[in-house]
Amino acid sequence: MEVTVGTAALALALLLLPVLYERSGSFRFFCKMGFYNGWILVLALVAIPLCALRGRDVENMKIIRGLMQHVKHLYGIRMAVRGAQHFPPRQPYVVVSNHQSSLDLLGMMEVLPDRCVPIAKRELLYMGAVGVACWLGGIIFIDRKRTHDAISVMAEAAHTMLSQDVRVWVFPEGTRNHSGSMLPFKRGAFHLAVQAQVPVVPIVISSYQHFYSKQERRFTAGQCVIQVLPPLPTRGLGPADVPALTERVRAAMLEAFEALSA
Ligand SMILES: CCCCCCCCCCCCCC(=O)SCCNC(=O)CCNC(=O)[C@H](O)C(C)(C)COP(=O)(O)OP(=O)(O)OC[C@H]1O[C@@H](n2cnc3c(N)ncnc32)[C@H](O)[C@@H]1OP(=O)(O)O
Ligand SMILES: CCCCCCCC/C=C\CCCCCCCC(=O)OC[C@@H](O)COP(=O)(O)O
Repeated sequence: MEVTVGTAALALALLLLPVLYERSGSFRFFCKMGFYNGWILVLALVAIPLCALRGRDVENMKIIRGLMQHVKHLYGIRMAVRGAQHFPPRQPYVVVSNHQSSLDLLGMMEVLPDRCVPIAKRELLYMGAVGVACWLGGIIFIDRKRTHDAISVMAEAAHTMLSQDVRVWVFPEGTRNHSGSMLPFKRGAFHLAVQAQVPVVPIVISSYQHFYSKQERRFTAGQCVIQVLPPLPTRGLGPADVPALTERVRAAMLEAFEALSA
């Protein structure tokens, strides 16, 4: 008897889920974000054996990128890329882009150049299969609580960029920023570019506000623009020039962000 009541309650709850999904924006938001994380976890499980054939290698980012590119379609997100001609064709550079949410991964995978690895917080390494896939892809991990260590990892990255022809993608805001604008930029990416004497390529992803908002728990289909801005050279610049370079890049990106998001 108890089993029957339990089963009936479960069946009723399952029947109500689609109704709840239809009626409640918040519930829909959590389902969609939960699926996003879960699906990335599944994709990581697929990526691991494929990437393991090469071992830890930046070429594996092609596999990760290939596996991730359909995800935008699952969510009805359309992405238009503008200014792709600005990517310097055959040389290392540092990409800097704004960071609104974990959805930025979709934009990143849309335009990620060959042999380009993101710099990520160390915590990602502990996310099970996702961490393993990131490690196999050659993603560079930094410990944000240890400035000195983070800076030495970045200095090593400057060498790797030149010796192994690698490009690096940094979110200079240093954290996700749902505010609808851009946080002040940390200078690590710009020190990196100056140390390696390679250009900075700014990329701006337009605001998600009209289809995605964490605060309002809203997540619908929508579109965004990914704008690649003209690269800024750093040849001849030294550490003293980093603050001005940082501010110049941020101003250009903020202007583009506001224009794209208007
Ligand atoms: C299929 C499976 C798929 C899986 C998904 C795969 C994709 C995953 C994608 C994941 C994407 C995940 C995305 C993510 O996880 S985003 C989060 C992690 N990323 C970042 O934090 C990057 C941006 N941060 C920085 O650049 C910071 O500056 C760092 C981290 C370097 C230090 O930050 P911290 O807060 O500790 O210190 P500070 O910024 O106050 O700096 C202190 C001083 O040091 C100076 N300084 C800085 N750097 C250098 C340098 N190199 N050489 C010499 N000096 C340097 C600096 O100018 C300042 O001096 P001053 O100017 O005040 O005098
Ligand atoms: C054994 C442990 C198992 C844990 C399993 C966890 C499963 C999680 C599965 C998938 C997670 C997908 C994560 C996608 C990566 C998101 C990248 C991202 O956007 O990171 C945030 C970082 O930029 C800034 O971090 P904060 O805003 O400072 O925070």
